Amino acid sequence: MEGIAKKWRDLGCDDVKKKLMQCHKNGGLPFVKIHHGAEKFVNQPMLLEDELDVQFGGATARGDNLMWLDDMNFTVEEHKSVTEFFIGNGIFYDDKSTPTVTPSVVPYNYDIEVKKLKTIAPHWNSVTAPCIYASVCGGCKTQNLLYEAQVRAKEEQVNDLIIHIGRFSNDDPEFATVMKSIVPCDIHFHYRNKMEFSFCTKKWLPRDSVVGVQDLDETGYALGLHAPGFFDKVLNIGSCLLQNEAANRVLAVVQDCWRDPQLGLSPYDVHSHAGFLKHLMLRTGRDIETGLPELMVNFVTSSYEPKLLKHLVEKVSAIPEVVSVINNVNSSVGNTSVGEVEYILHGKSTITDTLRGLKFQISANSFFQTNSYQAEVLYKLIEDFSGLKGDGSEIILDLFCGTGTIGLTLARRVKHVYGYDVVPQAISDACRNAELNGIHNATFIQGDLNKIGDDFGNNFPKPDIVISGYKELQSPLKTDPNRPGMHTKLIKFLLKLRCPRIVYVSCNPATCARDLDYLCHGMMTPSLFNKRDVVSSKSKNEWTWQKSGSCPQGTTLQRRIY
Ligand SMILES: C[S@@+](CC[C@H](N)C(=O)[O-])C[C@H]1O[C@@H](n2cnc3c(N)ncnc32)[C@H](O)[C@@H]1O
Repeated sequence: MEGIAKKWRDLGCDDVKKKLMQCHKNGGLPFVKIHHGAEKFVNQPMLLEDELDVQFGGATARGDNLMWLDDMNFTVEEHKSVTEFFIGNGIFYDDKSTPTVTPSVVPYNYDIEVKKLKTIAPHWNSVTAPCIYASVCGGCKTQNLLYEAQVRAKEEQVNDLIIHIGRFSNDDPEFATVMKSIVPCDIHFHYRNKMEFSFCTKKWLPRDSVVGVQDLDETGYALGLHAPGFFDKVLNIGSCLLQNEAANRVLAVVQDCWRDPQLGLSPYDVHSHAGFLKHLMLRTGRDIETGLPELMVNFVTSSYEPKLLKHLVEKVSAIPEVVSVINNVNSSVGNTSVGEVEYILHGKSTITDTLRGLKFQISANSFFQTNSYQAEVLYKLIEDFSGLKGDGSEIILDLFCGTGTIGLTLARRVKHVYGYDVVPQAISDACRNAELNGIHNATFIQGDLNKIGDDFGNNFPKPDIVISGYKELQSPLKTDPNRPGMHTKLIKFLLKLRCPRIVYVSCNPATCARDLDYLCHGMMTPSLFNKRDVVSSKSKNEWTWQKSGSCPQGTTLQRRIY
């Protein structure tokens, strides 16, 4: 990787242009237009209008595409959907000829963003996307890629990040033995138990109209998912293949009436900050007794106006599966779905679900794995990786515990679980969930793990196993926006702790790889990697990592540089 960066840095502007034109002349691949980013390494945006041929080189963890400039062994990143970049010639995902993939995040900054002009030939792994919105919706990026190819791409991403950001060596014979294969998900659609749709004043009108969808509405308003790359444009959608049938019925009912002028409802405008309706969040759980789906409908609004919502509430609560209608009021200019105040407009304040034999109550804003089916698989892996003795002697520290699911599913086999999370609602859910399941050896504490002091660790005995399920917060509570991943204070705490086993569960392999670099090098060697496909079609990996072995006393952190 160093070589590639150097190659570009050493080239003058003219050389770069000459090289790119050379690529263009070679022909046979799709045209792309470089629109920005090139200046990062040539110091001036001299490539803005150039057209050149590229080969598709892979996908990043975010689902962005990596393009390969023919003959140059150089990858560029594209923030558009994979579906638009399938090309022929056997380069993409081909084991032998896949070029080096550039990580999309620090520390390498030699990506170019490109815009596709046309596709010459579809990739052999392309399939017809089952969802009619797939090619224009920002929700799913890889639906028209064969599932097995999606899985392979995710595996490549993780391996690549572990090597380049985590600074692990694939020359190390141990590396191949510790990297485990991805565990695919058997269910590819209707699996998502939480969807957040946005109301918007600016409907996204894709260049190509969506086949089979007739849009008769003239208000220009939309309720749906954001267009790829736009925070202020929303694709109006009638149903979503990721959520279940009952949730789609709720969406249809809301779509049917929210624009009615007689209701006086207006979508929130992210520019002028005027308007009322911000988001429609749908969460699905299961009735503990019957196992049937139960739904929470959460209207996120800019102010508290229950009269304005009355008609919508009546309509959605008539759907038998809807057991809870909530109103989160978020009066800030930020467009997140977490409100400062929450009101119950119908039914209960929580929904329930089951996981590894335990019952969980979930409130509107607390975290619960979005794929309940695959969460069972993940939690089984976490238990296996924890390597519990099972004699009830061990202490577990469950960092970023959310509603307490991981710690509680392990609690019966250990002495005590201590869980930390910053969201007060998550902590109260966790305490309630412990009670609901008759678990008395779990303590949940609210606190910001980005702001721990030197005394962190004084409140609990030295843990035998640390579970870390980190995800940066997308809410006003987000505390360290410039540094996603674990805070260095926490990493330092973990290094000092010298806990024999850490299970790091992450949905961001890039930040996880970086944290593993900090946590591992100079201390212990990783003993097992496992990647688990948790959200198929949404280009995300959830993967767990375990390290074991004892830490040599007095060892300080050293980073291996390759
Ligand atoms: C991906 S969720 C994982 C929850 C849980 N481990 C699970 O698997 O269900 C990440 C959690 O990290 C919490 N979180 C994010 N930033 C935090 C911080 N700075 N301090 C403490 N908790 C934080 C969020 O509230 C959220 O519950």
